[in-house]
Amino acid sequence: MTDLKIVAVDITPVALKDPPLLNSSGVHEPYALRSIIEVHTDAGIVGVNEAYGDDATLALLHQSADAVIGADAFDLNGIGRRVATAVGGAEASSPTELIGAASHDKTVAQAFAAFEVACFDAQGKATGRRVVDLLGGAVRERVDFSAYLFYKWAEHPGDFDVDPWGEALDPDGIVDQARRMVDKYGFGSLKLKGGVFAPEEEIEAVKALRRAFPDRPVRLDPNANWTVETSHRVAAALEGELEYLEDPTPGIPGMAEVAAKTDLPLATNMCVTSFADIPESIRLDAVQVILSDHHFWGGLRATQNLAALCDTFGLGLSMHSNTHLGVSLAAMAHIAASTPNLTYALDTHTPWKAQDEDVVLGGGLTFTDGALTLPRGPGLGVELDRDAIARLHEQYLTCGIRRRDDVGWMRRVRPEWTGKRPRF
Ligand SMILES: O=C([O-])[C@@H](O)[C@@H](O)[C@H](O)[C@@H](O)C(=O)[O-]
Ligand SMILES: [Mg+2]
Repeated sequence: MTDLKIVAVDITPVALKDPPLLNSSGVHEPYALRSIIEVHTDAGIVGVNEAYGDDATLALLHQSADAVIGADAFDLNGIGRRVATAVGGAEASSPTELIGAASHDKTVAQAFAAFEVACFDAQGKATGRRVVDLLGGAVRERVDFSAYLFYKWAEHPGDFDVDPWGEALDPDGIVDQARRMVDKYGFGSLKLKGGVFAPEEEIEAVKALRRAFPDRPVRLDPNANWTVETSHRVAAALEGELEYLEDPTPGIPGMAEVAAKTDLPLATNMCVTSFADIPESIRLDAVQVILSDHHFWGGLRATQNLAALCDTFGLGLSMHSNTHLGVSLAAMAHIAASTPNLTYALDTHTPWKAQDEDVVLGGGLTFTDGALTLPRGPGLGVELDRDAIARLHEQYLTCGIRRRDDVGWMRRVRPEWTGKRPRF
């Protein structure tokens, strides 16, 4: 038996153009930051992965990279110990407040995940097997994703490119956006990012979506921008209309108060974002669906552990997404394809990415009938496009953005903006 010894690690930050998507914090900046991780082995095999690309994440990844050199890419437990030691007592700031507060556990989980997925890719390339096979085998070959709808401006203030999606600031705009996304990708379910306008307007948008797409389940996610009282009111108005209501209000106790008075399942990627959050959430029956995310839950095996807990406690499992490239999309597809109870369509920001901006050869993976067919090749099944990485890295060097700051960008337009939640 031969080792697959890690001999070097490359971490390349990249910036991709991002449209002016609105959320409860503010507005997306004109560029979103990601990083590409390449784990080189003594066999000449290179495992790849994608992570957040803000300064805090990059520092964390560099700190951990030195520690994984010399490890066997098959020894994920050993790599986990090395990363935990390298991270020490550090607590990196969260790449965005929209995925909950930072914690030491999440910091270690985020650092480990970046290398774990790259090692799975290397293992797959070494054995000629797909990551899904290494995770226990595919329970599905096609993974459903949902249309991720955003209120948005037509363009970023200033001299930035106009994106092809145009403005969406009312129910008609949201329905038009949904129609274009469904026509183009065939998505079978719809998620509206709310918490932007008064709840009554967002209720109208959901109802308009339900009228326009009666067969498609709809989710609403105001990112904890409502008080408990407002959440009760909106939940009552949308009872029976939503597949789930995501993070109406901040915190596990608040979510529990909302859950106590509605039959709508409550989902979260804000208040239950690590294993440490699960006991209280179960005790208070605060959420009924957890949105997993391998980037901060600790990788692919940790996501399977989360899936087992959800199964045990009768919770649903879905999957969260921030702005990302094709490597993350492939990793999401592999974990979802290997997880029997990951049955909700996954979130993805893929449609918001400029068409020519991906680091995966061929411009990235895409959807047919709302689903992604698992790539066939070994590992994650994606090949990096060197020219694209160089271009997006150059964009990173010149864009001037080093951390995500939706609040700050909104302030350029509305100087009084604080992004403080809950606002309604
Ligand atoms: O991209 C956004 O604006 C989303 O709000 C994202 O940052 C959230 O983390 C996420 O998609 C969510 O479901 O809360
Ligand atoms: Mg959410």
